[in-house]
Amino acid sequence: MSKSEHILSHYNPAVMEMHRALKLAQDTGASPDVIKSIETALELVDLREKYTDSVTSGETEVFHKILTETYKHDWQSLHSDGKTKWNLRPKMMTGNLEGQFLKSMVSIQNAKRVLDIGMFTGYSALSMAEALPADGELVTVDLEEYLETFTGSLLRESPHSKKIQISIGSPSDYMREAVKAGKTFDLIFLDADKSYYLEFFKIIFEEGLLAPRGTVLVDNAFAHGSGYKPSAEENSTQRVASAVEADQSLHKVMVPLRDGVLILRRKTDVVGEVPQ
Ligand SMILES: C[S@@+](CC[C@H](N)C(=O)[O-])C[C@H]1O[C@@H](n2cnc3c(N)ncnc32)[C@H](O)[C@@H]1O
Repeated sequence: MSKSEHILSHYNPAVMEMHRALKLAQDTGASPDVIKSIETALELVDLREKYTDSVTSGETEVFHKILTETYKHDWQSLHSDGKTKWNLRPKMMTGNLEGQFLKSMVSIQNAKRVLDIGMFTGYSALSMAEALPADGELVTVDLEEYLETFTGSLLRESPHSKKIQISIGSPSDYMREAVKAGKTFDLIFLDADKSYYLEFFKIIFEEGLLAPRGTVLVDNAFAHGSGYKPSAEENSTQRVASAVEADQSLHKVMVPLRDGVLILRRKTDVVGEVPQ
């Protein structure tokens, strides 16, 4: 599987809406100019994605294996047979663009210790581990016991796996134990169940899990549109966004990459000093 086959546009509800508009225009006999204009808009989205993909560095060989093995695995049956709690799907993988972004962030941060919450088949974990120094450490946490062996054997294909530790269980428990042991992380990537994020933020920012000058990255910050689409009831994505918005101690950047990546840092680490 090539890097571009793990496509990204399905994450954008505006693109889905454009596809619907095209079908509607065709079915209702709209003017050829209208149809052409919608087709051009969709082509531009596609071209932008291909361009982004072609300019971005490609992944190392082991990621092709992670992509291929993840796509050919029968996750549906595993779930139906009760072997996984979550209905895991290949589209959950971060993929090359986001993987390279994460790798850059680890490198820019000069991180030595990274925490990856939501391992799945290890794409984000390995992307970040590849940027760590030889004495660096990445802990990846997931609640699915099934993944310990499956992902463990995929990751061991890379020499960088020597820096990776897999922890199966509750991320909050892992985080609290780490705080108790005086362990901190320079970079924390959250890519799991959002209903726990407010609890994670408390441990990360208030209980001291995040190292001084550390960075938190929150994946799926758009939640396929449910973060910004008006809705009668506040969902977990909006609850996380409201809490983040209200927190004046944080510097925040919403990066519209794939399904949205929110960068959180302590404001005191970001705001520069005025020369005397
Ligand atoms: C979106 S996938 C992570 C994708 C991964 N970062 C990658 O790059 O392939 C979410 C993962 O989080 C795990 N998960 C969901 N809820 C969780 C929770 N409450 N605690 C720990 N892991 C959880 C799922 O088992 C799944 O593997």
